[in-house]
Amino acid sequence: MSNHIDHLDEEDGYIKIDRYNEGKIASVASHYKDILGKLGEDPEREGLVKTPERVAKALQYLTHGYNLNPSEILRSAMFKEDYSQMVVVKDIEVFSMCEHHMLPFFGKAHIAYIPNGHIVGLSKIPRIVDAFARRLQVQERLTNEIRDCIQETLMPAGVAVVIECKHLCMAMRGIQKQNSVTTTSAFTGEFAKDKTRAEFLRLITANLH
Ligand SMILES: Nc1nc2c(ncn2[C@@H]2O[C@H](COP(=O)(O)OP(=O)(O)OP(=O)(O)O)[C@@H](O)[C@H]2O)c(=O)[nH]1
Ligand SMILES: [Zn+2]
Repeated sequence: MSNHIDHLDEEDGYIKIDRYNEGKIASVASHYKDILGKLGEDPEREGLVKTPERVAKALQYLTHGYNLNPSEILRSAMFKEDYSQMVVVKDIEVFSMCEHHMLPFFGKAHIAYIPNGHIVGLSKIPRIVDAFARRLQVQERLTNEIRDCIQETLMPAGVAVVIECKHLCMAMRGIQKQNSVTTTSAFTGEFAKDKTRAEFLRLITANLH
């Protein structure tokens, strides 16, 4: 059994990367073996023998955000800069899991801030989206957590977050609406002003490239 979480940037020394906890993986896997039996499957058949362990590892990966410190991620790349226009990072892929059904919700986040003495390394914005999204979430809390983290750490003149997602719990089961998209938003500071907010919304809907 590999004891590393795949696809994580281990050279980022400032982020505490949790290794697969073999005890935890074994324990979660044993529950999944039981669940497979309860679903009417044969957990010993060839295709399923390793499934409980795969599921346990996948779940640990899908919730690895609990081990990340989003403020620390932002703080690690803050630079003094005399730039006070809106910075917009749009179309950031989001993959999360709803805390009600543990089914995926996924879509895009669009984030802006207006610097107030400091800018932040651009990649850190999608990194904090992931740090909060890779947990059990509701879309509203995810939206607010990203806003609050940027506001409290970078202290900009304002933050705007818009997230649009499809929820598989509404598509594959339950109400079974395959095309509905949920949009959430959160704003601080300058984005409370209609003009600034309208400019942000124009930029995220414009096709500039
Ligand atoms: N507000 C919010 N609700 C969510 C999110 N993800 C899932 N849900 C909803 O959580 C609710 C849980 O409602 P319950 O009535 O307890 O669960 P349920 O019986 O499985 O509900 P149905 O999905 O309507 O079948 C559902 O309405 C889901 O659509 C989210 O990110 N935000
Ligand atoms: Zn759900």
